[in-house]
Parts: sequence; C-alpha cells; structure tokens
Amino acid sequence: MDGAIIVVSATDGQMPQTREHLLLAKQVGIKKLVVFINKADAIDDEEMLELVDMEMRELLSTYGFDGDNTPIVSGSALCALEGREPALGAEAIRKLMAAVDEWIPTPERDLDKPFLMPVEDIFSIAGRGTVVTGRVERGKITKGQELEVIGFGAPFKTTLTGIEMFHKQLEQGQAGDNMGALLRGVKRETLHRGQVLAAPGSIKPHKKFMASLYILTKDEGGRHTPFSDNYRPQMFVRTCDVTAILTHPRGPNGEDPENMMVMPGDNITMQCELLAEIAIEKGMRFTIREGGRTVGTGLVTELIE
Ligand SMILES: Nc1nc2c(ncn2[C@@H]2O[C@H](COP(=O)(O)OP(=O)(O)OP(=O)(O)O)[C@@H](O)[C@H]2O)c(=O)[nH]1
Repeated sequence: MDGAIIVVSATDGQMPQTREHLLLAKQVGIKKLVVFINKADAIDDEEMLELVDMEMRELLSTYGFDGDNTPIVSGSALCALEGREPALGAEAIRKLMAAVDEWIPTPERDLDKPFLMPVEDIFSIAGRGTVVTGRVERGKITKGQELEVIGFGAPFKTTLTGIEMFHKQLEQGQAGDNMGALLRGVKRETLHRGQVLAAPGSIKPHKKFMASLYILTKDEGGRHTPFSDNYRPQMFVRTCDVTAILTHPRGPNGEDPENMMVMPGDNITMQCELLAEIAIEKGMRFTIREGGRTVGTGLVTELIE
C-alpha cells in the first residue's frame, strides 16, 4: 500500500480502530496519511472539529507519522453522496483528494524485480478460459510469458495468454497495475485467492517460519486477554488468509519455554506453522486476526520449511 486516508467521525473522534489502523498503516510501510473528519454536518459546535483535529495530530505523532503537517480535511460523505451542502459535501471530497495528491508521494514501482501478482479473484469466461485478477506487486510481464502459480497445493506452471485492464487488451502489465490475466489450460478449481502468479522459480511456498510479532492492546482494538502456546489465529498476507499455529521456540533439547503466556502489548518471537503452504519471503509483513478483529502484526524473520 502506498498511502491511506484515515476517516474519523466528527461526532465521536478517535476510536480503538483508529489506533489499530494507524498501527497497521505503519506496519505495512505507509509513510504518509491524510485524515478525513467525517460527519461534519452532524455537529453544531465548531470546537468539536478543533478537538478532533488536535487529538488526531497527537495520535499520528504517537504512531510515528508527521502529526504537525499531515493534512486534515473535514466534511460530510453523506452530503457529498446526497448532493447537498456542497461546502461540506462535494467540495470537501475534492479538497481531500487534492490533499492526497499533494501530500502522498507517487510511489516508486519495483519494475526490475521478478514478476509477482497476488490472486484476488478468479473467473471462468466461456470460450476463453480462466482469468485471475489482482494488482501487480512487482516486476513486469508480457503476454505469452510463462508463469508459476504458488500456494495452496503444489506449484504449477502455465502461460499468460492475455492481459486485460479496464476492458482493454494489452501486451504488457507492470507493478501497480490492476489486471486480469488469462491463463492457458488452467481449471478454475485449481486456483485460489491468496495464491500468487510469479516468474518461475522466483518465490517458493513455505508453511513454517519464525516471526517477530507485536500483539495489539485492547486500546488498539486487540485482545483483552493473553493467549498461550498453540494459539490458532488467521494469518493475512497479501490477498491470502490461512490458519496459523503459533508456538514458542523450544529450548535446545526441546524443553518447554518458561512463560507460555503472551500478553496484549507484547513484542515476541514465535514459530508460525500454516495449515497450507503459501508464497512467503523473509522480511514479509502480515497481520493475525481472530473473530473479525486484528490481534497482532508480524514480520517473517526466518524460513524453516
Ligand atoms: N450525518 C452523517 N452521517 C453519516 C455521514 N457519513 C456516514 N454517515 C452515517 O454513519 C453511519 C455509518 O456509516 P458506514 O458507512 O457504515 O461507516 P463505517 O465506517 O463502515 O462504520 P463503522 O461500522 O462504525 O466502522 C451510517 O448510518 C451513515 O449514513 C456523514 O457525513 N454525515
């Protein structure tokens, strides 16, 4: 992700998920954010806006963003949607987008690295074959080139027979593009959201690795209670969602670690074992979630299997 807009309500101000999102934004490498204070139509006291503005600047700084200079735009999404009160509605949204253009730098694309695209969605198109859609993470690809499909089962090769973007047929796709990739002779059933299409041999599937984790606090929207060894949350990485089993590293003779409890707010290194193999690299960042809430963020530090 290259940048983000964080939305807070003028009536409520920051919420636990505001902290959670700032933390996640930092964690996925976002450097600059723009703030939108929504529902400005629902308050009568201008001071409310100033208060939310001030609190947001403070919170941004707490999470390592530039709280003093981050653009904060207030307005009303509802007014914009319903075409009323243009100063709060449509004009505020234009101001917001202008702030995004100005403040968030145009991302540098990784064009020189081997091609990789996470699979978001899969379609069967009668008479043409199977198309997968996704956003190219890095590299370039030309129609006719060979690709490897990695994750959820044994990797296999196929040929890219077509590229489509915004209903146009193209010869080449590159990092940052959202594209549909037509794959030769691949059955829909063998494809799965969370797999990646990659230049053959450039990335391998893994299911066991060491990770450095940060466990969110209750105030960041995380767990209220500790968890113990063998904890099984869902791991989210790229477009993939897979169950992970988190265990503590054992001693040199396989002995149990002393303290099995992991508290909200802890930074800790644990072993992660996934129920399915997926494309993983050292240095990759991911999140872990449980019952619809983010409970932690992690970084792959070492591949094991
Ligand atoms: N008055 C007012 N209400 C708004 C505005 N924007 C959204 N709402 C209302 O706020 C409610 C929540 O909107 P959602 O689009 O569900 O927002 P959300 O961020 O998904 O909400 P959460 O589930 O709380 O995260 C709805 O009833 C909207 O109509 C606004 O600009 N002004």
